[in-house]
Amino acid sequence: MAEPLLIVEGLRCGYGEAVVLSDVSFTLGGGESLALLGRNGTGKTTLIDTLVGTTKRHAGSIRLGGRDLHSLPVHQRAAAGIGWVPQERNIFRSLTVHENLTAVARPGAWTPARVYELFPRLAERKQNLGNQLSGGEQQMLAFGRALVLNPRLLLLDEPLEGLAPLIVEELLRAIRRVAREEGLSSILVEQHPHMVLPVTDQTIVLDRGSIAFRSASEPLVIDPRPLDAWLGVAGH
Ligand SMILES: Nc1ncnc2c1ncn2[C@@H]1O[C@H](COP(=O)(O)OP(=O)(O)OP(=O)(O)O)[C@@H](O)[C@H]1O
Repeated sequence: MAEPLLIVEGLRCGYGEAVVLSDVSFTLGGGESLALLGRNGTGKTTLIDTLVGTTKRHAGSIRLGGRDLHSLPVHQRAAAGIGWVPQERNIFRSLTVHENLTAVARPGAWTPARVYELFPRLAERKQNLGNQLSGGEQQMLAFGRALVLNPRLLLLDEPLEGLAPLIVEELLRAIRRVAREEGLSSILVEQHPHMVLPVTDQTIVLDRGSIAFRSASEPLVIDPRPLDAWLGVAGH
């Protein structure tokens, strides 16, 4: 049987000497998407940042597409296929939308033209500067920038946070298309499970730096109660 696309084993990491995540292990198959849930401060961003390579790793391994990534610096992990949309939406604010996309594009299925098709709003604002965009448009652009890098694994850290309901719907449609229809393997960090369960295959919940719960996403769409203990009923 083929090896899963991503294999994370015994990961122990944090910032400086402070250990935030202890003994985190999971796998993700090619074309699968994962919802990474958990209350505030449980280590979701730390896990994403550890895959990207910006935290301190004390132990454990990260393997993507048969290649060990855990000892590589950030830029080599990106070249190996890690695409990242950080919480703070890293776009070039002084470049136009179009320049943002063309400056980083790498050969592959995702081109700036396909990003415009995914987000017609960005096509309309092609010549606007990054700093002239709304928060939602900036998130779309950050997402588009990660796509044109043509990653093997896309990491989205709370992409829906603080956005208006209509924009959230537009982004969820795009995430569904990219993750489910196009089969780009993705990890999606969220605090509200009802948003992301329907667009993911697997779910992991972090609590105090460990995986407290894991399940296929589909049964949780029908009955999210198993999540209550970790997220609280307010999460539904
Ligand atoms: N740069 C940092 N230096 C030291 N500690 C940090 C740093 N970033 C986060 N932490 C600590 O790591 C723990 C986990 O934080 P993390 O941001 O990973 O949680 P999270 O689940 O993503 O939370 P949120 O949903 O609020 O974004 C917290 O206790 C936090 O204080």
